[in-house]
Amino acid sequence: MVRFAALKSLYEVEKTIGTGGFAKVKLGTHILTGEKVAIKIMEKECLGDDYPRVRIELEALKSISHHHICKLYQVIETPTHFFMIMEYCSGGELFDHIVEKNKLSESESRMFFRQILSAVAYLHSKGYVHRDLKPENILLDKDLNIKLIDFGLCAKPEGGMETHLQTSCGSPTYAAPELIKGRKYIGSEVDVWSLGVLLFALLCGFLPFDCDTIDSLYKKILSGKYDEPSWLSKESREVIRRMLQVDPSKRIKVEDLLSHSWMTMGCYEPVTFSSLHELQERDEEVIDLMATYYGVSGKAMSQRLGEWRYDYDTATYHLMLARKKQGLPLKIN
Ligand SMILES: CN(C)C[C@H]1CC[C@H](N2C(=O)N(C)Cc3cnc4ccc(-c5cc(Cl)c(O)c(Cl)c5)nc4c32)CC1
Repeated sequence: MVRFAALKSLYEVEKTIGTGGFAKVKLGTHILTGEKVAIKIMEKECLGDDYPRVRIELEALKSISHHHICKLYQVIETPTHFFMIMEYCSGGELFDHIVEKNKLSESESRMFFRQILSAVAYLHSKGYVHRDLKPENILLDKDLNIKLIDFGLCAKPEGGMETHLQTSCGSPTYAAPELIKGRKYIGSEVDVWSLGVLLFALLCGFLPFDCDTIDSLYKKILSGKYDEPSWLSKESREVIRRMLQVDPSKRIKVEDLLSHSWMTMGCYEPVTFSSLHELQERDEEVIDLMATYYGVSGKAMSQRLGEWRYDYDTATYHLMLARKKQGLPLKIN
């Protein structure tokens, strides 16, 4: 049953897969390809002062495209609603994956953390900071690849990545000392702190700073003191310590994390962050199929897609590409 006229004949809307503050996320099916999508639905009148966050997230997701960041396919705006049609992550939240395994092995943590680091380094290379990095905002696809989500708090500092930000945001548990002090901070440095908290949670199965009152939590974070479990390897302790430095100027930089010995243990290469999507050539086979379906020339279809309007054609192209990558038959029905 389709309750939203704007989605009619484009998507089938199915069950709610989650709610987050001012948004509801529903499972959907892209009718032309039969592929599953996640549809983030926001009612404008309920947004209130969260309205700017929606614009920020939309603009960010439209200008980034990385294999470890949840892909935005289509944006539909009506007088009353925003609809964001995105890549469906059927593996659920990384958080649940850690909980059900109690904690991850060092090598599994390394596999996930390298992917998260790649997504964050890519984001920073595009001039964005996430500012709300936490396990709940890291989803898994069906192959257990990570997908970073929720860019409602991200920022694109005007004067570039070196300018200071001021807004205090994100969840305190993962927030850097300078951020909870309300001081001016460098976005990339607060993301590195959150990455340190994240890696600690992956390896230990619990949080470095976790108290029952906000005040004691703040004091603990500002002290930068946390208990290192005795079974944590020397290398793991060292790399976490480099990220959880209270003084941001002493904190390791993302570019140094990429080639840190903990990342490359097990003869891995340093983490790279170039996007497989951006390196990918336009897929002529998919374009030709779409051109035939719409009865236009391949050139005209390619022209149209090149404008990245985030309309139904953008969604159809990306979903057909996803099917092709899975070796599924390319069909448009
Ligand atoms: C706790 N948050 C504030 C909201 C929560 C809503 C459900 C969602 N989800 C889940 O929780 N599954 C367990 C299933 C699931 C599957 N695919 C998804 C694909 C995209 C998103 C998504 C959601 C939001 Cl609010 C975004 O801004 C973006 Cl960029 C992406 N959420 C998905 C999603 C995870 C987040």
